[in-house]
Amino acid sequence: MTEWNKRKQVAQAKIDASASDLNNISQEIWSHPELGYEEHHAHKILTDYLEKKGFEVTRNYHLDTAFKATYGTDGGVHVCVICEYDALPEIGHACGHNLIAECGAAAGLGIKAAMELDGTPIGRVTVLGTPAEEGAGGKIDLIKAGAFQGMDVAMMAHPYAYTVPQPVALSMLEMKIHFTGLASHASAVPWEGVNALDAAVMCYNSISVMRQQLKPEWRVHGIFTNGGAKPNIIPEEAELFYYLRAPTQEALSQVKKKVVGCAQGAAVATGCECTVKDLGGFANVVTNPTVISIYKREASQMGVVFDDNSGSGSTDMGNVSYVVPSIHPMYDIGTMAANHSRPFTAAAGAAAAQPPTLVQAKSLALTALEVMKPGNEEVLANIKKDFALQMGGAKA
Ligand SMILES: NCCCC[C@H](NC(=O)CCCN)C(=O)O
Repeated sequence: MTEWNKRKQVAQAKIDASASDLNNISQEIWSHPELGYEEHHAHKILTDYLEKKGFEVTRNYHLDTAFKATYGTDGGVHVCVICEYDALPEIGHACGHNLIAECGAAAGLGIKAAMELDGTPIGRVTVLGTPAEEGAGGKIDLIKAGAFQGMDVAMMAHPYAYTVPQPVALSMLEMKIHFTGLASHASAVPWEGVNALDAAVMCYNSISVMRQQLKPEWRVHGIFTNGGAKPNIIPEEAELFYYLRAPTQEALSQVKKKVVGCAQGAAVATGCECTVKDLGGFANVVTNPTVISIYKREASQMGVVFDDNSGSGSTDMGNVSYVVPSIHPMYDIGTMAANHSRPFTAAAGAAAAQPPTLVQAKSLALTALEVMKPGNEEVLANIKKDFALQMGGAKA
């Protein structure tokens, strides 16, 4: 057996030997769901654990509930494995971020064990704890703070109903559409009022009709966040909150133009004022072809079979993929339930999710070790070449 294959075995064995600890971490996070930027419990148990396992830990890293746990030396390849751990309001860990946290910590442990095999670490592994993927996107804050500087590759794996190495993750924009009308008594003198709720309903309906003309991969979905105060007051304020999505930033700006048109049309029709507030969003994920081909080979060798299905949500990992060569595979946790549903919450906490999560952690760890392997410098050069080519044609 080559020395490097021995290291790969050590990584896998370390993950297997830590299975019980890792399951406890996942269960602890799952049973204490915390919203984005408030993940204090998850932050504590992950940082305490990684510190105990010999990582140099920085708690509250640029954000209250972010962390950096790092091991190794500078000058070699620097691999980042990412943890997420925020939950959704009301439905808990319905996106399985407890498993993303487990998978990131597990991959980090495996990589570290392999690196320290003969006492001389080669390169660096960082487990990065990133808050609020379901919120404003903690990775975006961390990018702005320079947390990804000097990293060569970033990776994570996301629970799902299928196993997809390179899922579509769309560019996304959050938008608030606010209508202002004029209040009046809705029974005594309704003709004196200007109805902001009617404008919002017309806008909502126009967007729904417009959907027929959207490309299949484009998405527009929203809710009413204000529909007036009382039935006998003509609503003077109404508000819609929308997410707009498309595979690229260019396509997203076309979607935005159409939605703004619907809002302006509703304003004209009702005599309301309309303001459209762009709240920012996430970039699409740009998967690095060299890294994903290594990942696919390593995962296949462990018996992973890939599905044809592709998700089309969005993630702040997209923003990371514009600053560091990245992968964001998704994997089957033994359910057909949709993410963001109550059955998916149950699946993310079930024992059946454990084996596939550990297989993903091993696949990430072995992928990282292939990139770090002395003599494999051409691999890193190819990763960088891909990245430069991809970024030449893309804008975050
Ligand atoms: N600020 C809201 C962000 C919503 C992100 C959310 N992410 C996911 O569901 C994860 C899917 C991974 N691709 C979404 O609505 O897409």
